Amino acid sequence: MMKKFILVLNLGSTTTKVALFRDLNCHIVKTYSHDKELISQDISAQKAARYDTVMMFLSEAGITPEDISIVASRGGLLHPVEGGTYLINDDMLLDLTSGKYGDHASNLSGILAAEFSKNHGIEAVITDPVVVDELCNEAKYTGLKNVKRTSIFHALNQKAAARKYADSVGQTYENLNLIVIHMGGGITVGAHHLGKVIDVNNGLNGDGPMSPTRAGSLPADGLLKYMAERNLSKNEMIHLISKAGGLLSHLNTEDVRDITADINNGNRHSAEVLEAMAFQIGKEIGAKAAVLRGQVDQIIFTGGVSYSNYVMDLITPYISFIAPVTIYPGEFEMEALAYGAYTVSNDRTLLKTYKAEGSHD
Ligand SMILES: Nc1ncnc2c1ncn2[C@@H]1O[C@H](COP(=O)(O)OP(=O)(O)OP(=O)(O)O)[C@@H](O)[C@H]1O
Ligand SMILES: CCCC(=O)O
Repeated sequence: MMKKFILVLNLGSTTTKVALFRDLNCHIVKTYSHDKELISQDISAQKAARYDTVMMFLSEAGITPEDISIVASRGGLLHPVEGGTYLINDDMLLDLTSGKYGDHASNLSGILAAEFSKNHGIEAVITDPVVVDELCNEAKYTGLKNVKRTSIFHALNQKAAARKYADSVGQTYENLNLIVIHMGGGITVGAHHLGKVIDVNNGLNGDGPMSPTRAGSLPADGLLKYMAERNLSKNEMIHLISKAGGLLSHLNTEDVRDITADINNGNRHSAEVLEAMAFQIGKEIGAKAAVLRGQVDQIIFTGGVSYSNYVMDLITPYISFIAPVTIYPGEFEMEALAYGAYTVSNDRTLLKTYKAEGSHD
């Protein structure tokens, strides 16, 4: 048993989740919700307050940095990498802080972990960042020569849910064909073929079903017309597509609980929008079943929206003919991050090294 704790950091757009694990056992976990004033600021402007939150958590838990052996953090937008656990090194920190590959709340996880690592001389790692890319070659193509599809998805939670299912049936993840759907603020639908996600929608950048906050796939002509008519900049369009789309755009709220309450009060428009989202999710699952050539062992739902029986009842009729369904509501990210750090602490050969694009050995 490890004498010290694994400190787990998982920063979302509105929350900071912090936990202490001893080996694979969670000792304490807390979620801090931040006020609108803080979360509306740039990532760099949020750093100090979020760091203070982590230090406050440790102090309240009666833990000093000397009690920590490794920091396990959620990874952010980097260049595409294979799944696994990576040391947070200078190349990674530079890519996270510069926002070279985009802004995502998970960037801040790695930035804070690096800060803690520097201040206290403790190693920091990330596991299965959102840019895990295991796409098959065909999945990378679009119909325009110089436009490629990229893999940005809930890799950490999708793989954790897939492994949890595999364990529950006495199988290994690498022996199964699964469709995993993470339904959170963003929605991603992955085709997991024998342990590799060979196709998945880019949940952040206008691909796949609409979600509580993301627009999902849009017709190119409609998008160009919308942008031209309103004279919108590229950054304004990115904001609309990745932060202010989906349920938020249609219904002015991203909260599925509020929306189902409205529906129960007779709001037909809200019902129609949720029905459309379920239709799009069902269609995406059908597409992934085709990618897996119909050989699907299980369909697994996870993420906050899968708590909603209302939404699940809308989706199920579209997909029940494909394979049996398992629902793991919520997320397993803290456990998965601790697992990654624990694994590389026990076997250093599994620790991967991130290199900036264009750099050589
Ligand atoms: N008990 C519940 N019933 C219905 N919907 C819920 C429930 N709990 C959360 N949700 C919905 O789940 C969504 C948020 O999911 P989740 O917390 O997984 O997202 P996130 O962590 O903010 O973003 P992401 O998972 O994309 O990183 C919201 O639309 C919220 O209303
Ligand atoms: C995790 C990447 C996709 C998203 O944030 O919606």
